Amino acid sequence: MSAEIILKANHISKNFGLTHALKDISIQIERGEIIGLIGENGSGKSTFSSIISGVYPATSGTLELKGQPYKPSDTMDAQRCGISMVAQEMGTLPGIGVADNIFLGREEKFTKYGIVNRKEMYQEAAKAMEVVGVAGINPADPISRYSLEERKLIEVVRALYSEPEIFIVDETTTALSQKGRDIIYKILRRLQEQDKSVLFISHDLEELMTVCSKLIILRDGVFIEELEQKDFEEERIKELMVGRKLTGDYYRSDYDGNFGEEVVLKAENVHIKQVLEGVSLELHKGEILGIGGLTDCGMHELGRVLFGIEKPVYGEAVLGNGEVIHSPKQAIKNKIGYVSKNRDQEALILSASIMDNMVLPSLSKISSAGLIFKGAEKKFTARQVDGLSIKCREITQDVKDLSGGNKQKVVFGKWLANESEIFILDCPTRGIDIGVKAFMYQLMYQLKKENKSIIMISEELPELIGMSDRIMILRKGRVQKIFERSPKLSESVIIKEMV
Ligand SMILES: Nc1ncnc2c1ncn2[C@@H]1O[C@H](COP(=O)(O)OP(=O)(O)OP(=O)(O)O)[C@@H](O)[C@H]1O
Repeated sequence: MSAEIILKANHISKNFGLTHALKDISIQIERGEIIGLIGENGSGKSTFSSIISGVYPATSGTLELKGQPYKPSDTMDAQRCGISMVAQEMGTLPGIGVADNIFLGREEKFTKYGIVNRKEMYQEAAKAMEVVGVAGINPADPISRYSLEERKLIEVVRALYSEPEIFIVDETTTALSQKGRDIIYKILRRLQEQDKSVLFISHDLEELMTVCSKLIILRDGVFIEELEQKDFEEERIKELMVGRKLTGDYYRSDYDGNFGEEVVLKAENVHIKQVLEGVSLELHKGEILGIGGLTDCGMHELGRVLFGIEKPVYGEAVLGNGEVIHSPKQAIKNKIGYVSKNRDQEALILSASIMDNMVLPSLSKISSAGLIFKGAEKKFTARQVDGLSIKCREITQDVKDLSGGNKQKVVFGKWLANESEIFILDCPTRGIDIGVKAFMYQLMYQLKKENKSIIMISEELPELIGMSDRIMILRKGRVQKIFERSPKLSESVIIKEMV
């Protein structure tokens, strides 16, 4: 006997103006299932999960929850009905505390005569975090005190607080370290044991194949296939996703690890309180230098120091010409591009268009005597949009309306367009589908061959091994080891140095 169908989506379509994000999607979710939703960037995964979690309604089609018509008016309504989501984009509110974020919209629970009982709220928040397995966060702290990863976990706590019957995790694990991912996997297993259901969105095929009991593949807003666990097969899934056989190497195939002698960027004895303790590095012309470690090893902060966003208490980042980097403006002037892990807050102006975002670092190139020519701007942007296959309606469209992976391409595009010589890439393939990932790797290799230099900070060991000339492993804020490129380099050898 098959399990009870908890949610049924019937012929769901969604249009955003002229964009047909979903076309006639019919899907059902049974109790106790962990369904992986997979598809290329812009295939409609977030749109579908947003509709069932009450972010916006479908243009047409109907939903049924436990056999009853279901039409959530907003996310709170969906939560009351038993569906909650951890969205792909950053969902905590800055400027308020951890507990306030967890109980956003539910403050009345702690309010009597108009006064919020904060003590009770903090106690309840601590309990909620403990249940989920999140440690080391003080509910009374401002949310800004915590890292992207910790804020993501706070979102997870918030979503689980309503004890949902369907829990949706949209592209969350890529923002997390292995420790954070393990927390999520544990939660998913527990929900399944409790006969709850999960809709899990990720671009990590290995992760999906391990975690999910079923996979649903979308392409260009259309339902393509539903696969049971016994039919999971990597090549077939990839083919279904992109609609063609993927050929060619994923990573670069050379192992000579060649790069120039000239040092283009240095970190000298960089200290950041409680984060980095005297880190030095040298990046050479034509080198891809991978930096890895556990998420709190200091690698993300090191990237920020090298781009001039964060000032070390001691030590400095220095260009090949001896100039000390003290601001992003100066870094950009010296042809450094930076892809932040925290895409939506640090790398993009969400309420501006693709074109405005793209031309920002390159304004001097497309202006003359202080005048910016619209035609030049358009041509300039169109070239990048085309080259990177950015899925958009028009280049004047706001960046906030793009799918996650396409936003990432805009970030990449703006630094390519600026003809950067040095790229500091912090988790550059976060949220990017396999087709685009392969393209990004090719692009990085091409940049290397053009004698550009790249620092790739990553939590994904396969991409560090696959792409780097050297890999620097940080541990507890110090350089633990530097590995040379080699076909013999294995993940297990590197992990030993990380922990
Ligand atoms: N608010 C919006 N306004 C206009 N277009 C939108 C909006 N939200 C999504 N879209 C468009 O709908 C399509 C589907 O986007 P969606 O975010 O659902 O894709 P996705 O499969 O989740 O992609 P990714 O893997 O990159 O996150 C894209 O073309 C996107 O640009």
